[in-house]
Amino acid sequence: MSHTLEQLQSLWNKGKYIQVLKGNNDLSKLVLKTSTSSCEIYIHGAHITSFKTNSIEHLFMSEKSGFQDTKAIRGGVPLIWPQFGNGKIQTHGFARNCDWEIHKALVDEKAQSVQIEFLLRNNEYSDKIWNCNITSGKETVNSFHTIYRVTLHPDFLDLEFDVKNTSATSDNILEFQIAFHTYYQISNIDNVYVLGLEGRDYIDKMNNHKITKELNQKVQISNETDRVYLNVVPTQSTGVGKNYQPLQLIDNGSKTSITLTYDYQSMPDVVVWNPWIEKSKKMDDFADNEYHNMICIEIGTINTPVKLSPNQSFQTKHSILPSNKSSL
Ligand SMILES: O=P(O)(O)OC[C@H]1O[C@H](O)[C@H](O)[C@@H](O)[C@@H]1O
Repeated sequence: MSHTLEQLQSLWNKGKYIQVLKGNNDLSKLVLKTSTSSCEIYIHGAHITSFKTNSIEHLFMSEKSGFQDTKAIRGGVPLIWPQFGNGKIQTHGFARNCDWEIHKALVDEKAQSVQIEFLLRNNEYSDKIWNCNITSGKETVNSFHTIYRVTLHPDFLDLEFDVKNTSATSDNILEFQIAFHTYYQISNIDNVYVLGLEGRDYIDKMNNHKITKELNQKVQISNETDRVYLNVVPTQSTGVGKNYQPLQLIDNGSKTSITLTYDYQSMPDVVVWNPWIEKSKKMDDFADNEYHNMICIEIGTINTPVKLSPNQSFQTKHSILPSNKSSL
């Protein structure tokens, strides 16, 4: 059941911490605030469109994003589920195109954190497009219960995603991929590099899906890039102290860095994407020059899909930490 803006406000507004507002194109959005950070999330796609700490925006949003309720929003954190890329259903699945239900809202004044929980169950729409072949050869609908939990802390953001196979048919296996398709705001693509990928194999979508080994300690982008790095478990780096090298985005222009932590047992893959010149021109919801100011670093389970038997659950977590704090 969808609610009016007024109904959502009376259900979920929580003083200075949580406000439901009318967003672009009249779509409803939640604004979360702590003393030093803020975050905006559209109910359409449970799509995060802004994450700021100390008034600095960390997410890129395209000025051409249409904010249509039939299409994914361009920028921020699209939630990719249950399919990554092309396949049996629409590109990148349907989670980013559905209106999610707000399930819970929590303000923890002691921890100074604000949390919103979204819920998506199988519905008329998903039943129509996403089915599973069971052993009898018949097709049956995929039944699921997913929770997407976004927690804003004063200096970082936690994203948690839980899925349960709620089918009553014993051989109905729920098979899916998942990714947090985050667009980071950067000073200029020439100023940034990614750490933590050295030595990893990646599927190079720009070169016939060839498996290639990453030889660079600093991964820089200077042409169209579309790669799925595999099994990105943090490794010990060489040098004094031998620290584990986390996945990090370094921006030498703005003199900022963002550390990305994640549960690599449930989400071992990392996508690095920048459309560069030609692809940008082909995207109608992305301006020609915007590739200079964004990079997508997407944490997910892509290469080996998750398979859940009825009643089984999957849980995963990803944190975005401007500067070098880790919550995992
Ligand atoms: O245009 P979208 O459906 O949002 O996809 C945008 C991009 O997402 C990912 O990063 C894929 O690896 C790319 O191949 C794709 O072009």
